[in-house]
Amino acid sequence: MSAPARRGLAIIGGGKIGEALLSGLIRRGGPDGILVCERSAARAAELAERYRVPAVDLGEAAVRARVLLLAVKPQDIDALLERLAEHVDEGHLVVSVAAGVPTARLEAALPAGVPVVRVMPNTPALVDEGMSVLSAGAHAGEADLDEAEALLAAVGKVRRVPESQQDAVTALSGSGPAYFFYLVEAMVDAGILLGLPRTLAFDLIVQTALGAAVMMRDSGEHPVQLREAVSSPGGTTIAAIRELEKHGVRAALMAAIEAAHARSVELGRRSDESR
Ligand SMILES: NC(=O)C1=CN([C@@H]2O[C@H](COP(=O)(O)OP(=O)(O)OC[C@H]3O[C@@H](n4cnc5c(N)ncnc54)[C@H](OP(=O)(O)O)[C@@H]3O)[C@@H](O)[C@H]2O)C=CC1
Ligand SMILES: O=C(O)[C@@H]1CCC=N1
Repeated sequence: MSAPARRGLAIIGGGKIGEALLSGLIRRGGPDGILVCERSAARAAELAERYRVPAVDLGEAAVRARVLLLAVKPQDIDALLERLAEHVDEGHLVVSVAAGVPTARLEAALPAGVPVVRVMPNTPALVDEGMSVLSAGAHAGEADLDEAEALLAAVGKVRRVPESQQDAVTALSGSGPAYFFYLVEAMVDAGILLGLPRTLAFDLIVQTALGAAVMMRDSGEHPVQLREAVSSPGGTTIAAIRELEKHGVRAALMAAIEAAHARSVELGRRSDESR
């Protein structure tokens, strides 16, 4: 009996981002043609049950799927590539979301000529508001990029950048949702400090964040103009902004994002290099 033709996608690594992408893709197109490969048997069973997709091992994933989406931690990527290499050929498209890991490092561990695309997605893919940023490796052509882009476009916006920008992208949009969640936590705490019930404070801040995000996306105005429009002369907003400036919040954000960038670069080095 001849082997079945390869089609669809295997998500290898069903953790936080693997599941976010899996759920979004299934919401868009249904489970047909999607496989999941997860090293923990319990987690594999959980995902198979929740999303009605087959949980398979690495060998079967490579036999059945054309696109292999690697969603394991950067620290686990070398071990995965070592096992994957014997199953992969030029007919596959390997898409990696591992922070920091350059396409050259992936290509070096795989048979010659295998097309590789590096992607930095983010967790709002869970609600179809993801931001995914793609870069082609040495053997990935326009058609491969188009295929990866079509996949990620199902769960949000997609941009393409030169790979040299991917560590900065990782620090901005890859990690970015966490910064906004952190900011919201702090603002809700401020509401508690002022005596508001937690649920009320949470509702006020989440709707305010959503409204501000839609304005930044749709108004065509710069955030500075939007902020000025909120800041009445002699009013409450400017009193708050002065405190933010006094406490160095802008510099703190820049330093935080610089640290995320540095960590991405560090994660991109092979485990046998200095870390
Ligand atoms: N979380 C995020 O918001 C984002 C993450 N990323 C990137 O995605 C990758 C995964 O991150 P995240 O989802 O947070 O991490 P998780 O630890 O939640 O998920 C990784 C999963 O992969 C499994 N795994 C490890 N090795 C293998 C293997 N050989 N075969 C199958 N499964 C395996 C892990 O199992 P076990 O639990 O046993 O380790 C775990 O379930 C990272 O490289 C990260 O840089 C990119 C963008 C955003
Ligand atoms: O924290 C991390 O390393 C991953 C990469 C981007 C978001 N989460």
